[in-house]
Amino acid sequence: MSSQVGVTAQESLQGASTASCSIHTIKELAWKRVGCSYRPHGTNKVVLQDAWGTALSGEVQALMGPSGAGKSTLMDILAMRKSTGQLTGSLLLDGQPASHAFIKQAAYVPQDDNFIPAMTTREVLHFYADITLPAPQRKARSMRVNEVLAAVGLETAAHTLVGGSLPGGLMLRGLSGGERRRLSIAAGILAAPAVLFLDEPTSGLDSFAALSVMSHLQGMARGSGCIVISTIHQPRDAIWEMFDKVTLLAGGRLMYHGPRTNISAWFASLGYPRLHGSESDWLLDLVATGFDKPQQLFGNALMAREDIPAAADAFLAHYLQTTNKKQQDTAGEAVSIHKPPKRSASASSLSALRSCVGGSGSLQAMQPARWEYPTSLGRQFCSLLWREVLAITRNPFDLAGRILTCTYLGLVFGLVFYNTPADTLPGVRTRMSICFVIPMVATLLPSVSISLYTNDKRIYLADSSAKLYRPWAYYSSKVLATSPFNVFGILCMAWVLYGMAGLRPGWQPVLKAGTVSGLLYLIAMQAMHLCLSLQAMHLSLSLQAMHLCSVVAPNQDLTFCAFLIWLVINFAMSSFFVNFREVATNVWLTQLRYISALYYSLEALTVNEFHGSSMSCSGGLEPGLAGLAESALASITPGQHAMLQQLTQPQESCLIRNDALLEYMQYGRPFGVSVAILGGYLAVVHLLTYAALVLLARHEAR
Ligand SMILES: Nc1ncnc2c1ncn2[C@@H]1O[C@H](COP(=O)(O)OP(=O)(O)OP(=O)(O)O)[C@@H](O)[C@H]1O
Repeated sequence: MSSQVGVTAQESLQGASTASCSIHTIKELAWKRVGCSYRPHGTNKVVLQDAWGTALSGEVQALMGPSGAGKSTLMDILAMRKSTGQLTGSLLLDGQPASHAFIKQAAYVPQDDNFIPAMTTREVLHFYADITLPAPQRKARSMRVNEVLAAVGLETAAHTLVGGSLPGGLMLRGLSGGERRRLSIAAGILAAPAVLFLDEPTSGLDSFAALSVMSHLQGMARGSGCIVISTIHQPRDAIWEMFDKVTLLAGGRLMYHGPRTNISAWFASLGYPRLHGSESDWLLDLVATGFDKPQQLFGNALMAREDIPAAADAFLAHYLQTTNKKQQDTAGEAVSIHKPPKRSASASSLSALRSCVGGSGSLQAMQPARWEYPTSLGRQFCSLLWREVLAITRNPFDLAGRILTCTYLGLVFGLVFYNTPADTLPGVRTRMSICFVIPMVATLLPSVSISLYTNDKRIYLADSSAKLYRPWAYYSSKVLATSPFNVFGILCMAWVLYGMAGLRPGWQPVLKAGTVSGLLYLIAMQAMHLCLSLQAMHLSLSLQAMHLCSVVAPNQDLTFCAFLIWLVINFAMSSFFVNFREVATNVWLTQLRYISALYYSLEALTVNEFHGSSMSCSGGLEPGLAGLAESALASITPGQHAMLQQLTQPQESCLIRNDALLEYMQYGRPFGVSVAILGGYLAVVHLLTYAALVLLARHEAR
């Protein structure tokens, strides 16, 4: 969620009269000459131009316009969340240039919520309260949660699950659409914002639920003096009448800003008299261009995009005249800004916002300040850890499914390799195969759960755009919460197979095999997360350039492509298929084995199984194998024949040193060293994933 919080503990937790909205009300929020343009491929694309307006304490305002009109752009600028594009204009709070402190007085409720379906309404609000309210006592934060629950009429649904699609696709029943929207609003007002921005608060709701949400918002604005600015599409009449003022945009131009009750009269004065039907529908029909508008249906309306500037210029002249403002009054306040430096998501956003609001109004090169989070890293970490653990443990199908899948794989392979003999040559070969199967499964398994993690990415991006917590708090809590469950699953597979196949007995080898399997699984899991982040950043564009992915849908498939590249290197360089000593050519290619986690794991497991042991060879070569060797050798010499005889009928004391096998395979690395390398590998993949996560948040800047 996206509440921006900056009130103190005392402020946020005062009496019930402050339940719904701001304690520090802003009497007037004004914006002047606000504009935004982009420079795609060297061109200049103006998406918002010369937007003016004011909002008074307690007002509810509608921001309307056809698709692409610039509504989200304007709202992002007003909410100080815009960090891309060239921004111009100024923002005033009670007549003073807004400082970056405003970002903490405003809340932004996005169209799509990102709640964990398995959490209850109260738990969701508690999470946001813990993470955003500076109040040190949990009891005080609980009181605030109760106030907000009452304010949005969700007291009776406090213990209802949010519901929705669980990671993995299962649907969980929970809050209704209207209740869910009210929960979004509740999370937005927890910190008592002075201004509440909402993106389509009624979208997807039936007309009754939409009315109920809007009447709550109106009640809050009137009761506490906070300003509510909301984008809206096709409001029903009862909702339309709740708006005090309307801002109408078309093609990035301001067509109207002022009292709702004057809007028809204004357009009539331009020669566009109101048609029958709902006023809001007519307004949208009036300014929407780009399609055929028969006169009998649309009356006198703006027909083409070229008609927009004249109507917008007429309104601007009228607005400046009636509000007694002159363009030149603001000449000093207009601030052209450059694309903010991308130091961090929060810093870049602040930079844009501060340049937009422009201090004294002169063109200044302002340094982005560090975003100050309202709560400590420790609190954020604990709250996120709690949310992660709830999300995992309340999705039993995912948890049980993962454990059952792992156990099933262990059982199937265990049956195939059941009771492998330890003292025959074929037995050695089979046990080497098992040493490959365990890490093979650990490497492949994460790919079946890619879809489970795409949801995580969405939640993280939404939270990070609201600057709710430090990326490090998210990352470390996520790793700590998920790792034990991941390791448990893979241990089920590895130990079931280990036991059924009858690999080297003793608690130490068993523990060592578990350590290698767990580490490798965590590495593979992390590699998959890394691919997911890289794909999200479109770093896999090189694949698209090669048209490799032109036949597959983007997103998950691209992640799989990237993960597959890593998998192929792991398998090809695992040393199971190729003995590197035997590869005379392409020696440089074999160096890739050093980035194969499977290579280190296979070596560690093989060493664990065979190092320091020996086996009896008194049984000799199987007769079939000896016969094959004899017939395969075209011209066998008497000496060779004698040797074969010895191999098929050796002495009773014949003993094979298993270390000779390890030497042949070039497995000379001690077990501890391999584990240390795997640990280092895991640390590197974690670092890369974390870096990708931070970059991803920047990449998704608004
Ligand atoms: N990064 C960008 N580069 C180029 N153009 C952009 C960029 N971001 C947005 N735009 C363009 O800006 C215009 C306004 O977009 P905006 O999202 O503000 O419209 P909107 O009125 O909110 O539309 P909708 O109702 O469909 O969400 C659109 O034409 C959009 O394509």
